[in-house]
Formats: sequence, C-alpha cells, structure tokens
Amino acid sequence: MPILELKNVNKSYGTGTSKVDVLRNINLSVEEGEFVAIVGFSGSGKTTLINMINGLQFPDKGQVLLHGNPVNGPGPDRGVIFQNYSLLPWLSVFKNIKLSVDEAFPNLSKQEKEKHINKYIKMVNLSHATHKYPKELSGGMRQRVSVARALAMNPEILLMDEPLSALDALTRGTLQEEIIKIWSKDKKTAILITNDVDEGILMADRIIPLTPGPKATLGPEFKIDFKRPRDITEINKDPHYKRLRNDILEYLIEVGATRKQTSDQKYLLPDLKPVMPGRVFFGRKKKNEKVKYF
Ligand SMILES: Nc1ncnc2c1ncn2[C@@H]1O[C@H](COP(=O)(O)OP(=O)(O)OP(=O)(O)O)[C@@H](O)[C@H]1O
Repeated sequence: MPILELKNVNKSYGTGTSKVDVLRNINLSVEEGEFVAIVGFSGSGKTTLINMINGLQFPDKGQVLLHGNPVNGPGPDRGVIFQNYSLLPWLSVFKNIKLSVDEAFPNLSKQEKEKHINKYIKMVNLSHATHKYPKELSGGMRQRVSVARALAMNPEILLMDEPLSALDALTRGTLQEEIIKIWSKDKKTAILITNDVDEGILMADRIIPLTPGPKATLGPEFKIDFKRPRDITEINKDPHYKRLRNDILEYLIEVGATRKQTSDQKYLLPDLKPVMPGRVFFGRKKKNEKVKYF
C-alpha cells in the first residue's frame, strides 16, 4: 500500500464570483522511501497542496490518505520544512528544535532529549550556534535549523515547501547535499516542492509537474533514474540528463503557453528556454523583475 495517496483532490478559495479553483483532480501515489519532487509555476497551488498533505488545509472534494486513512490534521508523522524558516525569534536554535521534539517524543527524559537535539544540530553543522537566536544567524543557517527541526521529529514523511528557494546558490547546493545525505541514510519518504527543475533532478526519484493555475493539476511524471549518490558535475555531462531536462522544460513551457492563451487571468510567465548548462527558475515575473538563473 502506498504511504500517501491523493485521490481526485479539488481545492478552491473564496465563494461566489470571487471563487478561485486552485487545484483540480489531483491524483498522487507515493511509496514508502520514495523522493518525489513537484515542480510548478509560482502561484499554481504548491503550498496549498503541501498544506493538505500536512493536514493544515482540507480538500473540498477527494481524499488525502496516509497509510490508507484520511488525514485529519497535522501530526508528528509529517515533518515540514517551510520556505521561510518559520523559527520563533525569541527562542535559541536549541529551544526552537526542542519545541518540536517535546511534541514528537513527550516521554524522553531531559538528558535523552538534549542528546537527540544536539545530534540533529550537529548533523546540520550548527553545533557552534546551538545557543544563538535566529536574528544572529544567516539565512542559510536558519534554514539549517528548520531542516534539523523537521528531522529531529523523526517523521515518516518529510514535506519540503521550496525550502531552499530563498538561499544563494552555494548554500542551496550544500543544503541539497545535506538533505539528500540524511534522506538516504534514514530512507524517509520525501516530497519536495520546488520551482527548480535541476533541484528536482538532483534530489528526486520522480518529478511531477504541477500545471499553472487556476485548476492546476499534476502532469505526467518524469522518472529520474540516475544512480545515487548523485554528482551534479557528472550528471551535467550525461546526455540523458540533457534530454530529460529538456523534456521537462518543454512540457512546462508548453502548459505555460497554453494556459496563457486560454486563461482570463494575466499570466506573466518567464521566457523559458531550455538553456544548458545552468539552472532555470520557474516563477511569475513581477514588473521589472529579472528571471533568476542559478
Ligand atoms: N487563504 C487563501 N485565500 C484565498 N486565496 C488563496 C489563499 N491561499 C492561497 N490563495 C491563492 O491560491 C493560489 C495558490 O496559492 P499557493 O500559495 O498554494 O501557490 P504556490 O504555488 O505555493 O505559490 P508560490 O509559488 O507563490 O509560493 C494563489 O492564486 C493564491 O493567491
């Protein structure tokens, strides 16, 4: 049985004339230990999707099932790494992580908890910053705390909502490697929401595109079968990578262009070209904003 299933999930916001159908007919089945990346355009409903898996929001129609049972709220079986760190500013690194550990392991002794928390702080190379406050940390360090906090709960499923998108390319690369290392060691099930095709190719077993909204839905999956551990430099040289990357980009460009023609809404999609080597950012271009290439 899959660990996670979404069956014909629909989700809208608002009512009457202001109703927006965000997600339509979402079907997804994830096996235990799989790493799935969902790649989509800005505003297409990626966070809404992850919130429904986490149990913070509920579908209007359809079902989200964990081990075959409907999700009816958040739980320590699902650890989330958000885009914006979401650390409590008045608590130290240690205490931010402790809050989640207290919830996940209420029966551990004080010493056991301390050992457990310090293990995860060490895992993300932050031992020197254990007693620092979020304002004393760089963006990359804060996101590391977020990663440690989610992992310290030892969740069955790791949910990542664009966890690295606010980071510079170097920190992003390092954290990608760290997440992968930890994932392959613990063999957790992982779902990564990203707007970066290359990030998906580096990290996931499957990439599933989310079409632009409204009524966004999941497109055909792309299997990523490069052997692990993956080396980005090696992968970059592989002709299979170039083909795969182009296929995914072409699909996204095509659905983006089709949606632009058929939607009443103005979709300012970036001009995407399958350029190599390099990284392409999928987002909605704001006025005067340059599309980011990594
Ligand atoms: N609580 C809400 N009420 C009304 N509309 C909402 C609400 N939350 C999200 N939306 C709208 O639903 C759509 C999808 O939002 P969501 O945040 O899920 O997209 P996203 O793909 O995660 O966006 P981004 O890439 O910008 O993070 C957007 O048009 C957004 O404005």
